[in-house]
Amino acid sequence: MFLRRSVTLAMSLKNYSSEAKNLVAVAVNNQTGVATVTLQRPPVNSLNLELLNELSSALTELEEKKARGIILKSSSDSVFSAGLDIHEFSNTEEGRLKKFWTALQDVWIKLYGHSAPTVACINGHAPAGGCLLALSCEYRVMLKQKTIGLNETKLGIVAPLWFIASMENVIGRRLTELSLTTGKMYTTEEALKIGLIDEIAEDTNDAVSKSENFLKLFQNISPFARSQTKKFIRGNTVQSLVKTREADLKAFIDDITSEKVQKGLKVYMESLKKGK
Ligand SMILES: CCCCCCCCCCCC/C=C/CC(=O)SCCNC(=O)CCNC(=O)[C@H](O)C(C)(C)COP(=O)(O)OP(=O)(O)OC[C@H]1O[C@@H](n2cnc3c(N)ncnc32)[C@H](O)[C@@H]1OP(=O)(O)O
Repeated sequence: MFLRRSVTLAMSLKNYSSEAKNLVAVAVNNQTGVATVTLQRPPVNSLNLELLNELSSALTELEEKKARGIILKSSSDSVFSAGLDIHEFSNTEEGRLKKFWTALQDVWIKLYGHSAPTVACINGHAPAGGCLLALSCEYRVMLKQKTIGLNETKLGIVAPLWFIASMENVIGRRLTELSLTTGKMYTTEEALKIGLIDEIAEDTNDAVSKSENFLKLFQNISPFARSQTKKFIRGNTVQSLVKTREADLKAFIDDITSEKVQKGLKVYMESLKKGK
């Protein structure tokens, strides 16, 4: 039974990092077993290798400790995550590029297939990799007046098959094709209309509260029955990457290091700065 006695709500807080700076914070509610995982890499929570490694470790620990739910949110009320850190793409050191993409694969495999019920509390913009994180969760609550989408084509890059599958499993093939080929970013209201998100929230507190309400749906459901059912539904999608990880890594390295893509990314980064 879910208890809501705020006085006795003992929160244990743990930060995961191999560095002095913590990029992901995990707070577990000891009464409910629900973990809030907060991305905290200002200004825009772009996903670099270190953040991805911390998120990956946090997800493993929450799997081992049998968390009863996970709420993924941002420490900022403006941006949930700006997606992959574009600076990682211009890193010419192939060892780091490999580690970076492998870490992203790890995070997606762990989050998409997590035994715990997962909610994306999208308290800010969520382009590209930010949208991928949200799509990997089972439920999405988003603040009004934000944007979300897989806009990779706008950067001159191709979203891998597992990005596409994550979107297709939520909004269907036709809309996924239209969204990805045009690089469409949806407003919160548009996203609700097409089922890309499930609820709209006024502010972060409201979004967290709506996320908690979703997780309450499972308080009287056997965790075993729930997670096995999720595994049956999501297993094939996860396995399709697990079986092709090496080829996916090679495709990423070949694509991202090509002269044409590097030129396009440079122009895109400059346009981001000019947009100020
Ligand atoms: C045969 C083919 C097979 C193909 C196989 C596959 C091949 C693989 C191909 C590779 C696929 C790779 C997939 C990538 C997915 C991604 O996630 S790419 C990242 C895309 N992200 C974006 O486009 C977001 C861009 N950012 C924004 O739109 C805005 O910043 C924002 C709406 C998120 C926030 O706006 P605002 O609050 O106004 O902040 P800004 O002033 O814009 O930004 C502040 C600061 O942050 C920098 N920044 C923003 N986004 C990123 C980022 N993603 N990475 C790094 N840095 C970023 C921005 O430049 C500002 O920096 P300065 O203050 O100017 O220094």
